[in-house]
Amino acid sequence: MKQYLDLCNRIVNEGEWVNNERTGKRCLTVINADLTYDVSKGEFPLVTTRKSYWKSAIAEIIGYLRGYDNAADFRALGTKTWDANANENEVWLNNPYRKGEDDMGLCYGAIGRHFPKPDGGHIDLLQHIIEDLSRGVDNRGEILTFYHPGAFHMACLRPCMYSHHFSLLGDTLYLNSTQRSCDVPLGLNFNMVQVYVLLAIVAQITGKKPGKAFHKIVNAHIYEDQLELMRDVQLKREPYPLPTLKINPEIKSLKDIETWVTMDDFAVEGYQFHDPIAYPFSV
Ligand SMILES: Nc1nc(=O)c2c([nH]1)NC[C@@H]1CN(c3ccc(C(=O)N[C@@H](CCC(=O)O)C(=O)O)cc3)CN21
Ligand SMILES: O=c1ccn([C@H]2C[C@H](O)[C@@H](COP(=O)(O)O)O2)c(=O)[nH]1
Repeated sequence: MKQYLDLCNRIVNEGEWVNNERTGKRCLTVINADLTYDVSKGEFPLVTTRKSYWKSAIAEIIGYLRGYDNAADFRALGTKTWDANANENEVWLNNPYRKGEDDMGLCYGAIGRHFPKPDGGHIDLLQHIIEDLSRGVDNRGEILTFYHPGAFHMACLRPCMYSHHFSLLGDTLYLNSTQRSCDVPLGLNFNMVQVYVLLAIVAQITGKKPGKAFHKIVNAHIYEDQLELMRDVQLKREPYPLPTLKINPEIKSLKDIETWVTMDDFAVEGYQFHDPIAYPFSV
């Protein structure tokens, strides 16, 4: 929690204003932040200085692992977070590749589970990683990437947290996740939870011990219409101790994640939080 608040304070105190063409808004911005979550110690990084919707965050990452490319599938899993990008952005609505209501196009899991090969066909990056790690193999390139510049014109948004690199040291699994762009009041609440859950669940299904997850953020920003709420409300609050996350131990394979897992297979214990803050969202 301290890492999160330090980053928020750093943006408020040292950030520079940058005009963002895509949203038409200004963002108070800093470059580079490195957050670490010790999954072995159960340091679940859930924001406590406002109510944080952790089920929604976990639904997003499970949807990416399933290769979803449609906001309706995300809704069925438990999150509405892709509705606006799929259905309200003018540029995407006019994109000839958009396949209709709720389509998100070629982004996130639609790329990572189906990465196009220049010589034809596709690779399921996640399946390969799970197979390797389960056999105790780390080929120093166990990278789940969602980043395919050749597909950007066919997607509603470029992936923000775009790379997840897994590593083994003995029986301990590590994760380095990289994020190119971060909406700190809204997106980062979710992204911290997602990095933690990704390491915890991949360790669980590959039979490894979870170690640390390292979360690198490049462009970290607060939109102009979010600044007052962050500076004058959220940052005035005292954080509570971190809660813990429990994952159903019956989840044992990628197939389980793909077929029957729901948000009821996750529970957060001891979550104390301050009142919700409704931050404005930029489409
Ligand atoms: N501007 C922007 N910020 C983001 O964080 C973001 C995007 N766009 N587009 C793609 C995804 C969608 N994500 C989102 C979208 C909405 C919320 C949101 O509205 N959160 C509210 C309510 C969540 C709920 O009720 O489930 C929050 O208070 O956290 C969070 C993350 C993260 N991403
Ligand atoms: O997981 C996510 C997804 C998106 N965001 C934020 C970061 C930016 O504010 C927008 C994306 O805009 P770009 O113009 O494509 O950078 O969404 C996030 O924080 N976390």
